[in-house]
Amino acid sequence: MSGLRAERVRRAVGGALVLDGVTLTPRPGEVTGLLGPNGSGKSTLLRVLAGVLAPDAGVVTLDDRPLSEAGRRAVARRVAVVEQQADTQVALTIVDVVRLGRIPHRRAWTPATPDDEQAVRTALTRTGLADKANRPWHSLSGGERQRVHIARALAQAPRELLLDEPTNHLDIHHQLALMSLVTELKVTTVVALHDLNLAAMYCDQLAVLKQGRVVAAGTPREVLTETLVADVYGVRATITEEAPDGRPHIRFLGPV
Ligand SMILES: Nc1ncnc2c1ncn2[C@@H]1O[C@H](COP(=O)(O)OP(=O)(O)OP(=O)(O)O)[C@@H](O)[C@H]1O
Repeated sequence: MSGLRAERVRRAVGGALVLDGVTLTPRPGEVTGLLGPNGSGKSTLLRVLAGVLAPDAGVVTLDDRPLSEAGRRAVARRVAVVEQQADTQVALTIVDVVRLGRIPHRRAWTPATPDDEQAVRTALTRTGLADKANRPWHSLSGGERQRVHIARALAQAPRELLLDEPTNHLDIHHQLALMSLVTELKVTTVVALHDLNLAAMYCDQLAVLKQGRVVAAGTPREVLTETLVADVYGVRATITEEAPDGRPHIRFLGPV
C-alpha cells in the first residue's frame, strides 16, 4: 500500500507508555485530523510518523517499506513536518527559511536551480507571505512564523505533510485560510488539532487518541458524537449537522 502508515506502534517516552498499539492509515491525498486531549500522544505519533522517533514496537512504513530502512534523505524528500513551536535560531529572512525546504532536493554544494526558486516563490504566495519575503525572522509575530514554517514545508513539495497544531497562534482568518490551503493541496496530510469545529469543517477523516490509544476513527460525522466528546474531553456538547454538506458543528455546554 502506498503512502505513510503506522501499524501497532508502541512508544514510551521518559519511562511512560505514550503510544500503545496505534494503527493509522492516512488516505492518499486526504486530510486526516488527529484529535485528543493534552498529553494523549498526538505530537509523539507525528514524530514517530516523521521518523524522528523510532517505535519501540510496531512499524511505520512508507510505501510498504519500514521508515528505518528508507534513509533520512529519501524520507525528507517525501515527508514534510511542521512541529509545534518550531523555532529558527539564526538571523534569517522569511525567504531564507522557506529555501531550507529545498535542501532535501538539492545535491550537495550545488546552487539553487530555477525549479527550487519557483517552488519557494509559489510557497510564499500560497501562504500570503510574498510581500514579506525579505523580513527578518526575529521581527515576525507568532502567527507569521507559523505561516513561514508552513511555507517551508510546501516548498519541500512533499507527498506527505505532518502538521502539529498548525493553527496555534493564527487569527481566525488565517486559521481558515490555512486549513483551506491544506485541503486544496491534495497532499496526504495528518494534522493534530485542538479545535473540533475546525477539524469537522476541513478533515476528510479523523482519528482520536486517548491515553495513547486510538479510541475512534472515521469521517467527522462518524467520529464527532456527543458521547465521544464527553468520554474523551470530559465536555458536554450538542452536535448538529450543518447544511449544505452535513458536517457536524459542535456547541460546547460545559465540563461534564
Ligand atoms: N521528554 C519527555 N519526558 C517525559 N514525558 C514526556 C516527554 N515528552 C512527552 N512526554 C509525555 O508524553 C505524553 C504525550 O505527549 P504528546 O506531546 O505526544 O501529547 P499531545 O497529545 O501532543 O499533547 P498536547 O495536546 O498537550 O500537545 C504526555 O503525557 C507527555 O507528558
